[in-house]
Amino acid sequence: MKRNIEAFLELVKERNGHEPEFLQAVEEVAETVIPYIVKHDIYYGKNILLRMVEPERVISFRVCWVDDKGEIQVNRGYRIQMNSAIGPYKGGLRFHPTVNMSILKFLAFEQVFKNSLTTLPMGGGKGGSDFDPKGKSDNEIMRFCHAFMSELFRHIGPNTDIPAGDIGVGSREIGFLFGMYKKLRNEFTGVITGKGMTWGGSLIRPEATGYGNVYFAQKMLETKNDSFKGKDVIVSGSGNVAQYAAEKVIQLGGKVLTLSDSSGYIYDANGIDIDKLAFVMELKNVKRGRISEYIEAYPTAKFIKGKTPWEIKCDIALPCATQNELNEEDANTLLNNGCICVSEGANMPSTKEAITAFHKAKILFAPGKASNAGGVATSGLEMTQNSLRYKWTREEVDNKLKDIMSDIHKSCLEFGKDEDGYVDYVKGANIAGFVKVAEAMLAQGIV
Ligand SMILES: NC(=O)C1=CN([C@@H]2O[C@H](COP(=O)(O)OP(=O)(O)OC[C@H]3O[C@@H](n4cnc5c(N)ncnc54)[C@H](O)[C@@H]3O)[C@@H](O)[C@H]2O)C=CC1
Ligand SMILES: O=C(O)CCC(=O)C(=O)O
Repeated sequence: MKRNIEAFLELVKERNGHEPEFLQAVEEVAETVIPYIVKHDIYYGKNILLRMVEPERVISFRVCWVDDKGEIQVNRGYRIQMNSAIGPYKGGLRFHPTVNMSILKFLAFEQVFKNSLTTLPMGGGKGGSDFDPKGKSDNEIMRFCHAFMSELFRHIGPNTDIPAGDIGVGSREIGFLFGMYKKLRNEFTGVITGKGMTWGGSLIRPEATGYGNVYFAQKMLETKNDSFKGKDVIVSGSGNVAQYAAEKVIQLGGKVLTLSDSSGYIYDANGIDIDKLAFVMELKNVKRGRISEYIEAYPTAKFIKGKTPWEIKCDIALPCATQNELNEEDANTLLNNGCICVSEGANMPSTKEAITAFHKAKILFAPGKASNAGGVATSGLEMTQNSLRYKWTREEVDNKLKDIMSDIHKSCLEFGKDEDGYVDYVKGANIAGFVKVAEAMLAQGIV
């Protein structure tokens, strides 16, 4: 078995040696899925995983735009159309200076498994640009988004590829992107999700990734007859996912102690309540300021510069910022401090070594492709409402989201339970995600 995995990874490394994040994501999947393939004749010998690591299509393009000083700027735009076996490509767009092929391929690969887990018919894709929205005016953001869409529009469509937001792409950017798509195509369709509520968006989509992560953690805690009530919770990030994860934790009776951004983290020993969270939402979504400004409004809190929040004692940790933000040392600190549950809101925030430490300690650990799937699932629900030309209530969408997170949890139990009863959610999510895509690929032949 070990040789099968090594031989496969060698081949993937030969072709993608310069893409460390992509290799990391593939390795995690291969280690759990290859043993399953070897035991099941219908998948064995068909090179299904080898086909799945190769994007169906990679689009790379130039994005030229003019900044407020009248200077011409040039960025790179991408869309990775990874796998369309079970539905049109679906996945977010990331605008961040670190964006490159390795980052987008790892995200697109994860998205294939995640979307399969949602129970909805969506393939996987991801895209973005090395454009940095930080410090840009609204007009600059608009000009960049319009320039980006003036090329992307020919590669996407409501039945082909449906982008959405991710880091650096929120409701403002989605609006500008949609506006240019509509103008160029002269059609009003559900081609992008995360739209505004007055023009085709779904209620609960803004909240869905963060809420979904907490619903998933709730399901994990229930397996131990436990809950969020009275728990100390640390959250990283302070963007879309972190904000709504924090909100749901507060609603369920937990105490949120931290939030962070790339400059450091804030620690509020009294807990970040709904009013303080409203301050953070205004700070991040409207003023676009830094998390350190929190201590100006709440001076009893502390700002710890240049660090991540994992050193704070907690019961539950929710990494909601970015990839590889939690390493082995952080994992050991969390474990030594008595943490019982880690549920990933971000994509691949824990390193491989950190996950090994969580598994060794047999705590509850959920990988992002399962626990943060509520965002894309609700995007799927937005697509359904767009197709129906209809709008569900907040409660209807929230109940569907809860059901989907519960179904994903069940799938992880089905495929992830070890002989001693411990649930390896990484194995469960990878195999459950794989099976559905593999069946579709087998049915559709070698294409
Ligand atoms: N928005 C969505 O619906 C979904 C997002 N995700 C993932 O959740 C994570 C957060 O995304 P969003 O909240 O949407 O983005 P966002 O742009 O709203 O917020 C990103 C957050 O991460 C922080 N961050 C970014 N780079 C960082 C770094 N190098 N060090 C520390 N902090 C850093 C930012 O300061 C910010 O707080 C990402 O991994 C994204 O891929 C996953 C599923 C869906
Ligand atoms: O809502 C979507 O389509 C994309 C969400 C996303 O990018 C993700 O799940 O990582």
